[in-house]
Amino acid sequence: MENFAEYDKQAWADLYPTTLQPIDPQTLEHLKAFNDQVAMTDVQQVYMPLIQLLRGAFDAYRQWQQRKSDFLHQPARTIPFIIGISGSVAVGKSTTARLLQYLLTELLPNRTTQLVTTDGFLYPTKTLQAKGLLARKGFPESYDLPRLINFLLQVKAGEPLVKAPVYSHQTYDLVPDEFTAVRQPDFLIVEGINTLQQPAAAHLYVSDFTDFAIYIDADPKLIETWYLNRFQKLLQTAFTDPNNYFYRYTQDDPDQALARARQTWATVNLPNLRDYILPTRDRANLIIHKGQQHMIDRLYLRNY
Ligand SMILES: Nc1ncnc2c1ncn2[C@@H]1O[C@H](COP(=O)(O)OP(=O)(O)O)[C@@H](O)[C@H]1O
Ligand SMILES: CC(C)(COP(=O)(O)O)[C@@H](O)C(=O)NCCC(=O)O
Repeated sequence: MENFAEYDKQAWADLYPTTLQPIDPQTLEHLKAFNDQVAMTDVQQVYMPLIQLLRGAFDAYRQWQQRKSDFLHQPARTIPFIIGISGSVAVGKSTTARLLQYLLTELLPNRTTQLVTTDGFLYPTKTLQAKGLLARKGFPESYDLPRLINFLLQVKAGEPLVKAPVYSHQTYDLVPDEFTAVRQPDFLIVEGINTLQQPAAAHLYVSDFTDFAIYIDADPKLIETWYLNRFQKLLQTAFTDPNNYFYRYTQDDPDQALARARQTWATVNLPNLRDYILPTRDRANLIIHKGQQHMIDRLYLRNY
């Protein structure tokens, strides 16, 4: 990571010292993803400086949009500033995405922020089955990349309403006929494991549309424990619903169910991390590194 400046958490916090606490513990608890952890101190020490940095990037972006419109003798348009959030399955991308959405909305009351996740652009289970890709879920070929690129093209074209498909972890499939309506927000957060990938067959990548990219990083061994831990908690909660895709696991012996989760990690999510997600890390503008208990310990800001 020679192209990055490394900051431990305190050094990062010192870049933008603040006593402002823009979120209360209950709201933070509500925002965080199932089984994730985020400390109130991290909001102040990590996220407040990050918001400040994003504000700077956003202002520069808007200025550039204005200059370009002036040069082209065109009226100025409001084109969303896209923040990409990438990293392994179970690393905690969704918590960071939701917290950023909350903080941007709270701290920039004149700006709108929306969030979409790229799992909505996975092929539906029926198609994955037909293509023999069910065991490759999350790998580049399991996403309808042209659909995702087309979505981003429309957003960046300044379309007033663009629809993003929605994925359900409950059914483990796309939700038919359900969409998130993206209405020209000032900030659009796009969260998903593939936001920094550059598949060989594509001529446009998700990263061509992102104005600031964040990668959440941690030791794969730790992420595995978070994945298994979350699975064990889900066994006691969401999976007990007979309509849940994983309901059958609750009917197994718990050790057997855990062994299956270990196998999914070893054969699907870990190879995906190693071969397709981790190699994209150095394309991020900012890497947020986590240690034990999901605690952020270091940040890496790309130099150029
Ligand atoms: N099988 C599942 N059932 C219910 N919720 C899930 C399941 N798997 C993941 N989630 C939730 O979906 C979200 C995305 O998870 P994931 O894609 O692993 O990314 P991350 O952990 O990096 O946010 C998280 O909020 C997670 O808690
Ligand atoms: C849907 C996912 C690919 C994650 O997508 P993401 O939103 O993180 O881009 C992942 O949660 C998943 O289903 N992985 C397949 C293996 C498993 O069941 O864990």
